[in-house]
Amino acid sequence: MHINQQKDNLLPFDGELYSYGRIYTEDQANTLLNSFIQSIAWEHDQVRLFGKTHITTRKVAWYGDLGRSYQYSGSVKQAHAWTPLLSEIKSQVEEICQAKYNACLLNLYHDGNEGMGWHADNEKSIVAHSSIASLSLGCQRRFDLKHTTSGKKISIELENGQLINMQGSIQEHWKHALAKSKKIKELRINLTFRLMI
Ligand SMILES: O=C(O)CCC(=O)C(=O)O
Ligand SMILES: [Fe+2]
Repeated sequence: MHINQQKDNLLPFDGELYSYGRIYTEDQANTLLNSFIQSIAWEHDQVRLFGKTHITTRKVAWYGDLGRSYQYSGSVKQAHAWTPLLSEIKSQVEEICQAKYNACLLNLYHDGNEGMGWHADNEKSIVAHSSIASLSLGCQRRFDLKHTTSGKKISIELENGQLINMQGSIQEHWKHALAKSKKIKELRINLTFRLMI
């Protein structure tokens, strides 16, 4: 594991966003990607928008401490127990971000036709201002942030093996999205480690 100790806040105001760069080599990241593709209990997500339930083409899975369920996007999700591999990655991410997590949401984007719309991870079930660590595996994708009142925008490219950390008041003042792109034909997996109430 390689850790870039760069700890500059990438946000100009109203919250914190850190990038630790690529914490795994290309080979390590590809190995992780392949084992997660095969071993995670992927399912299509259900998202409630304006009172209607939509089934996403993007796939998701929740893992966490046993016996937990989470309110997310208008429905209740039951967490699977940590796998040994996920548990190991969680410990490494905790060490790097100097934070504790009890849940992980995994997202699988088959290609650039799948993304995630503007949102903030500000649900009541998430401990306010806690760290949300996001690990990217696979194809590089653009991550956008938009300040809710000023409209200021920031974009960062998330590379294979890259770790970022959102914390502090970011979720109150900024929304984020994973941009779609017709040009992208490859798969990406994202893991967000969270601290739930
Ligand atoms: O895939 C990503 O990088 C973003 C995921 C995300 O924002 C989320 O799971 O809440
Ligand atoms: Fe998010």
